[in-house]
Amino acid sequence: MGIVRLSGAGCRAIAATLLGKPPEARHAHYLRFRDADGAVIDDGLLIFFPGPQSYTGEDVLELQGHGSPVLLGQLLRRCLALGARPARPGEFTERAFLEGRLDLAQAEAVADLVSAGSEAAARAARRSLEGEFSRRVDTVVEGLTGLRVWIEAALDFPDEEIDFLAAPELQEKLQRVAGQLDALRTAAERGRRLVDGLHVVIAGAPNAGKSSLLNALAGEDRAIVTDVPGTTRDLLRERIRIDGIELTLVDTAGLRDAPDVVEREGIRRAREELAKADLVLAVVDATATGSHALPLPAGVPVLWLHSKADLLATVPPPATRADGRHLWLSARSGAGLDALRAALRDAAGLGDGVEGSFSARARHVDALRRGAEALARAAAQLHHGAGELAAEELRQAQDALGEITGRVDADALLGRIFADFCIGK
Ligand SMILES: Nc1nc2c(c(=O)[nH]1)N(C=O)[C@@H](CNc1ccc(C(=O)N[C@@H](CCC(=O)O)C(=O)O)cc1)CN2
Ligand SMILES: Nc1nc2c(ncn2[C@@H]2O[C@H](COP(=O)(O)OP(=O)(O)OP(=O)(O)O)[C@@H](O)[C@H]2O)c(=O)[nH]1
Ligand SMILES: [Mg+2]
Repeated sequence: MGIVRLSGAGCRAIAATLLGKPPEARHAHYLRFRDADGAVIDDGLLIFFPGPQSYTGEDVLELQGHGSPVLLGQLLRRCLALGARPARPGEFTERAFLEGRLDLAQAEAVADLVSAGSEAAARAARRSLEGEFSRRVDTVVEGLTGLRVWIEAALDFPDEEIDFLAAPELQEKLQRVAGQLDALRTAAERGRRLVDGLHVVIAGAPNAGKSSLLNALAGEDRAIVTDVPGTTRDLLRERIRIDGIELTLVDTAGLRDAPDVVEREGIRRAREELAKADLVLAVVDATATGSHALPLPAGVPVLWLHSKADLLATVPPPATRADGRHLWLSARSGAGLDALRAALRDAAGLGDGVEGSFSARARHVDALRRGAEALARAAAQLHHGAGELAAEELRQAQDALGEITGRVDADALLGRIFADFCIGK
């Protein structure tokens, strides 16, 4: 089946024309869809949802026909002739947002739900769609509002006996909100990884066994493997799933000073990709002697993988060294791959399961980071007794968080001040 869906004030008239009588609300009418000359296009169901009880909150009309692109195209053209226009991408959800039926984070969750690559990601998107993420953002925003109310009041009544700005309760309140914001950031970062999938880049010297590792994890012969150093040049991306968690693995050209222009370009791309990684799998040949130093970007977590362990007399157990965690494995025998999968799950921050997670995006994580930074600055200003500056930083924190849900409400603060304090005395 296919559905032509319409939203807006013209729906009722279009429904009446197609049906030959006014539609009943939320009733499935069976009918023949006809073109302007009365020729039958298709038979199907017509459902009219009067606003505001509809997906967009406006009048909505659904025409459910056979799932043929040709027939649906004819049905669509019939609707256009009756006064409709084609929707922009995401416009139904945009209208639902503008009608106040969804906030921004919920609207984004609709897209995340549709594109979810795993059951865990779909469940997380459902939670965001149902407002779980938004509610937690709102809780922090309320906490920030409470702090501002306190500070603004202290500034308005400087002659009080007690110095409200130095009150320990204010510090406690601030710590509590900062703690909530921190926990929310961690959760949102998890949610972003669930939606985007962890971005894992395989790096190492030529011939270290990078492409063989990609093939072993993908369970497919995706990358070319030869004993010629410098086999891989282009980036090769492969989406794999571990326990319902999706991640992108990227195979790269072996890092070395290459004389060949093509290989040099491959190495340049490898470095570019490394800078964007959530995690680097640094592959070193376990049978090679000498230093395994690699030119890796600073600040990116690294997991060291000693490959070709099937060639060793004894396989060392996993170890933690100054430069990070080390695992020994063999793409050929499969030894150590389960330990690697477990490490990847941990790296996704999802080691303890994904239950209770909600979906989030880089935009949200960034807004939460800016909010937390502004809150930290507010605490510092308060420490110096600079109440006005602290209040301004708190407002910035609030604005940053407001971007997530699309609710930035200046009047909310005034409302709270007048509700909580008897200023009119
Ligand atoms: N046929 C069809 N299936 C669909 C959709 C659709 O638009 N049409 N959806 C498109 O995304 C999803 C469901 N989302 C929807 C969300 C709200 C309403 C709606 O009419 N809400 C009203 C009535 C609620 C009620 O009766 O309890 C409301 O909220 O007031 C409809 C679909 C998935 N399946
Ligand atoms: N014995 C053994 N040989 C392996 C293993 N993994 C890879 N090799 C061999 O090592 C050689 C290089 O493997 P590749 O996977 O192509 O190495 P690479 O790191 O992708 O090399 P470049 O693309 O050239 O940078 C090949 O001959 C593989 O067969 C392993 O687990 N055990
Ligand atoms: Mg390779």
